[in-house]
Amino acid sequence: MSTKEQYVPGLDGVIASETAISFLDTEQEKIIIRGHELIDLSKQNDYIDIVHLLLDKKLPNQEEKADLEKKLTSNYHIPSNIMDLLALLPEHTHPMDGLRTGLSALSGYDEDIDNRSLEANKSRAYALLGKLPAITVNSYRLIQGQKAVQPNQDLAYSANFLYMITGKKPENVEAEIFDRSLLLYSEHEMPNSTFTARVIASTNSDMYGALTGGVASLKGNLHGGANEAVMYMLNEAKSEAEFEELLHKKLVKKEKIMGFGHRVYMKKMDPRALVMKESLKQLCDEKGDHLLLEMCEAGEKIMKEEKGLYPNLDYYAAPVYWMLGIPIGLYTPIFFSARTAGLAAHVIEQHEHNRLFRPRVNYVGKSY
Ligand SMILES: CC(=O)SCCNC(=O)CCNC(=O)[C@H](O)C(C)(C)COP(=O)(O)OP(=O)(O)OC[C@H]1O[C@@H](n2cnc3c(N)ncnc32)[C@H](O)[C@@H]1OP(=O)(O)O
Ligand SMILES: O=C([O-])CC(=O)C(=O)O
Repeated sequence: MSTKEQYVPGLDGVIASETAISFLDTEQEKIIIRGHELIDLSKQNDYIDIVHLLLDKKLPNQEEKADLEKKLTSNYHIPSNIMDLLALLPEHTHPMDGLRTGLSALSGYDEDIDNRSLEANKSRAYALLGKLPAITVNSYRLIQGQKAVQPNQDLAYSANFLYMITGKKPENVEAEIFDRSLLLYSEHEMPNSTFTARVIASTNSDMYGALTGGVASLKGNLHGGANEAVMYMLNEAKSEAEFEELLHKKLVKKEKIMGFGHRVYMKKMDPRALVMKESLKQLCDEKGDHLLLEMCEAGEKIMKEEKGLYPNLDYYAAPVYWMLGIPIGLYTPIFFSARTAGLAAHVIEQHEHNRLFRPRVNYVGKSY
């Protein structure tokens, strides 16, 4: 067979890896994480449970869960040099680039960096999960010339993350919904960022490098950057009618509508989007303001009718984050912080069953 026949643009549908971590079963419309269904997990479990499932391959009992949460919270400290570095970044730096810089700089503090053992990689993953919320929030704050915030050890992991973002202790419902968003973002089989991280890890490179590449991948608006783009688009309109008009104009100009479509689900709703839509409704009911939900539903209807396209998770995560009072620039860094659990699991799996990624090309250059 010639290489030309094998070429699939964008590697659409190509199997890139064997994995025991997760699988999008499109026939049964299920997102499987280590044998469990993600949507069921989102109703019964929290983010810490999923971190345990991803890194320790099973859901935790109470003691294991408390132990894991302690491992993360005991890693909250960020070296002062890294905070100084973040404060030096120019003010137009995107928080994803601040996060990428801070994450990359952490590698120098790992004295055991050449150790690729399971134990060393897992303790690295716990350290990253502990530190990334503070790096995320503080890169945003320091770049803007604001004071750094310190984690609150008395709060649970996700509640502390939200507390550092908004500066106030979240209500239970807010903490629950934010935690649910982290859970839904935690792992999703082989998106571009996971592929990037695995490709980097396959050279025997370390977890910091693999995840730093993952941040760069996730920043793009065809991937994680879409959640921010959705919110900027929603904010362009002040009413349902204005939003409908905006979408129609964009469609006439053949613009892509952020938050719609998906390489794997393209003609079906991302099951995670449905859960986030329910959370948006819950928040709208709580706050007695249904405008964003009504706008999003109107957009969903137009995209289904005009393009046969359905929302992905980013479409409903954006208005949820807005209603939680989160600055737009933090939406994609939050997605990455949550995805750190999944990415770390993939780097560990790649290191354990490694073969270097090195594909070939179809040469279409000058004849020779
Ligand atoms: C959590 C996540 O990361 S989910 C993804 C978040 N990204 C987005 O929401 C960005 C908007 N969506 C998209 O750009 C795409 O749907 C992607 C990148 C997610 C998937 O893309 P691909 O599988 O490569 O499909 P591709 O971009 O080739 O689209 C196929 C067709 O559907 C159209 N299409 C796909 N998504 C959209 C969209 N959001 N708005 C309008 N048209 C779209 C394309 O224009 C194309 O039409 P054509 O065949 O007439 O040219
Ligand atoms: O699976 C993908 O390609 C993108 C996505 O939804 C995710 O990373 O959560």
